[in-house]
Amino acid sequence: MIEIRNARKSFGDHVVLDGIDLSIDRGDVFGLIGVSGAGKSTLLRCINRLESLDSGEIIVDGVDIGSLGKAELLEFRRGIGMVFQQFSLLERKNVYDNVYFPLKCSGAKRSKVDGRIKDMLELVGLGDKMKALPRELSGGQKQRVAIARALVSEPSILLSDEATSALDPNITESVLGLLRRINRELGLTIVVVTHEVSVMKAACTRMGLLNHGRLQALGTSEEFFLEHPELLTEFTRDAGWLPDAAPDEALLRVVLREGGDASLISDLAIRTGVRFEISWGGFDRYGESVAGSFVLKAPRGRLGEVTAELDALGAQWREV
Ligand SMILES: Nc1ncnc2c1ncn2[C@@H]1O[C@H](COP(=O)(O)OP(=O)(O)OP(=O)(O)O)[C@@H](O)[C@H]1O
Repeated sequence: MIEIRNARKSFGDHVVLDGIDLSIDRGDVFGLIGVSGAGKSTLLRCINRLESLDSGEIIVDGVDIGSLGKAELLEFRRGIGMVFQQFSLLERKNVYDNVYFPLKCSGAKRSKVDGRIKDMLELVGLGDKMKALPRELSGGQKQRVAIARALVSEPSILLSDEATSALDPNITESVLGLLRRINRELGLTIVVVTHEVSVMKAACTRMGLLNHGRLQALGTSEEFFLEHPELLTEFTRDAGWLPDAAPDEALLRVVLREGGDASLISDLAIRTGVRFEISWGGFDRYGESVAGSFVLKAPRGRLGEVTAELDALGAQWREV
């Protein structure tokens, strides 16, 4: 539904997007990740044409957004909600009026949209705060008002730029839960720029790693964390960490999933008679599922036999 083709953008001589090809499916929660300055926010802003590309195309639901005239662009933007890190609420207006504001701007009568505003405030858990002013709310509550305001126009896409980075971890957790729920209940496509590991693990169905304006890697969040954690050392120091291995030892990274392969490592040990050292690893929650990757030390002399058994057990593994 969002198709980005050979997107290029420079500010002066500085190339910020250097030929991005990417497609984001309907209903994805897509995480744009990368070091500071990689071009994440610029790409996000290009998706609703707050910035325009120098060349390339962004096609949303079959429409090349670069070709839209002024009126069409306004109409297109109505279908896209945006949440920034700064909540930018209207301080003198209460919660209800903040959420009503975008509808009012597009000419909707209060009486016509009253039910929708109240439903949206219920959905974000602020049904009892409609009369409160922004200064009477916590950071997480303000963020939820911003989300309600972005969603009240019933967009098909939500763009979120570091929206949870100012929140404490517990609140981040509830905002993420909310986004996941909205994603499921409303079938919304969400594109989120983030540096936060909790957001990547809990919310993102797929992620793209940007590096100097190029798409360096693309995959599910499980593929990043469990199979290629070395790509994430920028965000979590431990991600790509490996123990030392002697020349006669090999390190194998094995992925375990809740339910399926709980006894995989003991099965492997029984079948091969090798006493493995589990040198590193742990389980974590990815959206609704639990999975982990574990680094095993195996004698190099037995590697062929061990990896053949891993294949026979249907394990997901690689030597690291
Ligand atoms: N309007 C602008 N004019 C000039 N340079 C800009 C403009 N917007 C962004 N840049 C530059 O483009 C580069 C990419 O910026 P962008 O905000 O897209 O990166 P980012 O990956 O989102 O970084 P961060 O994680 O720090 O927000 C940066 O070097 C930035 O200074």
